[in-house]
Amino acid sequence: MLNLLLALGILPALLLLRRFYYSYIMPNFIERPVGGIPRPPLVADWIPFIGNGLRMTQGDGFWRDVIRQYGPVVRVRAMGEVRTFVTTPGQLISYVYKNSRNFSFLHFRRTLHSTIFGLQMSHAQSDAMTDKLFPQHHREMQPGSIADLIRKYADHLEDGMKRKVEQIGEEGIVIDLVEDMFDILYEASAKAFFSPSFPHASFKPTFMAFDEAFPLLYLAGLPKIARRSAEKIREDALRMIEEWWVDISFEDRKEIAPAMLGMVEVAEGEGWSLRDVASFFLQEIWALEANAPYAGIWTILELLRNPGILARVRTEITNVISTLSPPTLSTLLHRPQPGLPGLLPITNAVFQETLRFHVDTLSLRVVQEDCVVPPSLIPAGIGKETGLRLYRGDQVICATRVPMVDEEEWGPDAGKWDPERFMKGGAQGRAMHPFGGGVSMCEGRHFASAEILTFIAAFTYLFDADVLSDTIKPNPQRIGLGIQQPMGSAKEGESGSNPAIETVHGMGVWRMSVTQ
Ligand code: HEM
Repeated sequence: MLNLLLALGILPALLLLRRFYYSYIMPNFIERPVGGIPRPPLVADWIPFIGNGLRMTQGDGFWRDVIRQYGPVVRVRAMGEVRTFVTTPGQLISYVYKNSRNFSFLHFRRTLHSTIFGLQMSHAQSDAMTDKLFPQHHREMQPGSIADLIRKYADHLEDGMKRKVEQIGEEGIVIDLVEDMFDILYEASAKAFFSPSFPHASFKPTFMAFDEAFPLLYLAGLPKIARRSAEKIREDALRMIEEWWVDISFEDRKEIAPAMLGMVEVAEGEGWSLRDVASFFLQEIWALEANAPYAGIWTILELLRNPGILARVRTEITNVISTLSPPTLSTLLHRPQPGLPGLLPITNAVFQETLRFHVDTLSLRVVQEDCVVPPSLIPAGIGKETGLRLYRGDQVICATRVPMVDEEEWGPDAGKWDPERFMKGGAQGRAMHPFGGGVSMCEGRHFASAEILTFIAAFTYLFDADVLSDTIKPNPQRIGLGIQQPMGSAKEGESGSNPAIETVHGMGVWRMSVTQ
């Protein structure tokens, strides 16, 4: 008993001491400012190893508190690592993106291929990656190179939508919107990138499991035992890809997206293993399916929650189609990507607002030489007068969501989805980095824009949906990986006397009907 009481007393005392050490002794004495220029302040924490890892899952509120207390550049301990976070204003993030020589992404780009997707580490570190593989992928995803990919995607999207129209019939059906829409986007994009021979349907559960395991694989510092289950899921995914790839026909191989095929050819030219080839497929599938489908789904969800805006989008789509030759949805879906935003300004405003409101990205960089973040970029808090010192080897993270929901930047309604701001030109010059920036800027952004704009057009033109139950919100556990993922809770008793809801066990339930 005495031992228990001692333990109960000693533990809080140790935690208090720890907090005092990190919040006061370390920053003030051990890390005394060199030349009067301090390091970014360390955000206090209580829990060993985890640090602020749990508080960070509180979302936007965490960053608001931290900025108010410490300023816009801080060091945060989370899951065993201390990293420097750059938040508001947007110019601070641009400063990091623009100085790619001193804030390097290459270290992460190489190692993530290995720690997350399973490429052999020595290959990830080889010159073939920087000299051949990265540049060719970049080239093949540029607007001038993806017209054929978009055409294939539009064909498959049309097929998927047609099948949905038939399934809904004249009666209408009750569906889980997130699940149904994900399937359409996932299938159309996977077939466009990997040819219809890719076993997209049987791969989907493994993909979903891999995507869920992604944050564990990302945390390379975790003990091996904590990563084991995630590595097992990756193993399953790689094996399935290998089984498909060894038997692919010559014709189907020719149908693979050039950006993807280029990576395979580099691996084959270097004599790398089948496992390495599969790791590139896994990386591409994840890049393709972990973000864009959810951007499409959020946009539709927000439109259904805002019927006035949905009506404007529908009118725009119908009017534009009537000017095309032939005046069909198909013609619109096959329009070249660069022209789409200009052709569909309201639909594009809706998409941009979804990007602003639903993207949560953390861009990673490593400092190459000691440097000082200039005081002119630090509007408040520690470092406002002096600037802040960063050391070679420091890991810097651009928290791009923070300025995108900042009230000083976007006004008091920054926490609300409202595409009007993009229609009135109110977004001009405001901080927006939904696709990251600088050297790590999303290479799939041109394809993703076409994919999502055409999906919104097809959905709003073809379908109507009445909300029966909507508990969907962003999953707070998933931070920093791009588009927020939707989650919901089928609350006890929510179905009430509505038997339609009981038949569908999704996050949100809609009665869908066909408009055309
Ligand atoms: C709305 C959909 C999408 C969003 C919001 C998005 C967002 C992002 C972001 C924020 C990054 C940079 C991460 C960082 O700075 O560390 C990124 C990188 C990347 N994205 Fe996307 N992405 C989307 C769709 C796609 C699609 C459809 C592809 C197609 C394959 C793709 C391929 C890539 C690739 C290859 C990179 C890595 C670039 C590099 O390592 O330099 N993305 N994406």
